[in-house]
Amino acid sequence: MNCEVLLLDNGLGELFDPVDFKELAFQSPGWAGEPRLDAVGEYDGISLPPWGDVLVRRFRVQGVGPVWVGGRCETSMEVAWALIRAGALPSWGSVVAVEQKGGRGQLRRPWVSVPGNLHVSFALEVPPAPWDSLLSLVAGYIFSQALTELGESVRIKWPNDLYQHGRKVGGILVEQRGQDVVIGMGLNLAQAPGDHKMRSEAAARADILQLRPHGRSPLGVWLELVNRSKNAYKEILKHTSPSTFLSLVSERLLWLGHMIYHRQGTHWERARLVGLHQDGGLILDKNGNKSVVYSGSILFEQP
Ligand SMILES: O=C(O)CCCC[C@@H]1SC[C@@H]2NC(=O)N[C@@H]21
Repeated sequence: MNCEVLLLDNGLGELFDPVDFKELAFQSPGWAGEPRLDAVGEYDGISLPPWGDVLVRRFRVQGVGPVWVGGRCETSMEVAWALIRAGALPSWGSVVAVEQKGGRGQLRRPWVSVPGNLHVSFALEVPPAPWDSLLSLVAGYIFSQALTELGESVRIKWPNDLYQHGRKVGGILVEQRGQDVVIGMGLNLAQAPGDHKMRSEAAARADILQLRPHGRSPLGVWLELVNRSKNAYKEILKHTSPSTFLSLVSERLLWLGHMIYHRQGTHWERARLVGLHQDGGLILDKNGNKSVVYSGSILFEQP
């Protein structure tokens, strides 16, 4: 499938800085491996209220688009929402930011966002019931599957953290406004926060994702993922029953059958992770009493 990559040459006002790819290749080893940066591309001006004439370099590549690529922003989530309002981000259209000053994670945590890691947000429409309430799980599943195809097995920590070899290598954030959804994903391709930082926030240990082959740029990785993930998404919604889908997720679910800690605010309790409820909640067993939780985080080590 052919798609358009739009490299921002003069930015989107205060929202999204332009990007000088030649300079970036020097600063960030991850971006230096991006072959598309050497191509001249086609210069074009797009009239996009409220930003006026937006100057871009266009490339046609294999993938799903359009993919807007810019330098620094507060968060790619807000860039995606603004492009949706401007009518410039259809379903599966995406925003790749080199760097985020205010990257946001789940539970209002910050998301450390440095050049070389992937920071992407893409648009979707709210899927029909019952998939609407399973969307967080669907997002985690399609990307864990696509990433596994590109490297070693990537598993899911409920609801959609991405883990490789027992460490967090990526996170997903789902935001909904009316009938529109923006899904953000961060992948540690070049750097991961150190243990001391992660332990104080979430007791999760982070690491850099291992991919085959190494050395692809964040944009290159996204173009590999978006095609696979869109196909998997369509397949699940059209041809898979919710119960089959939940069994597929369970096969990739971290710590299934193990004793874990469930933390809700400052309160935490120890329970066995038994499985997934039909509405996407997590079934926990505490001394023979089963309950379903829908929020909070789960930890393997004592908080
Ligand atoms: O806490 C988590 O695990 C979710 C992290 C989601 C981070 C991504 S990076 C791209 C997008 N922009 C953001 O500000 N957040 C998401």
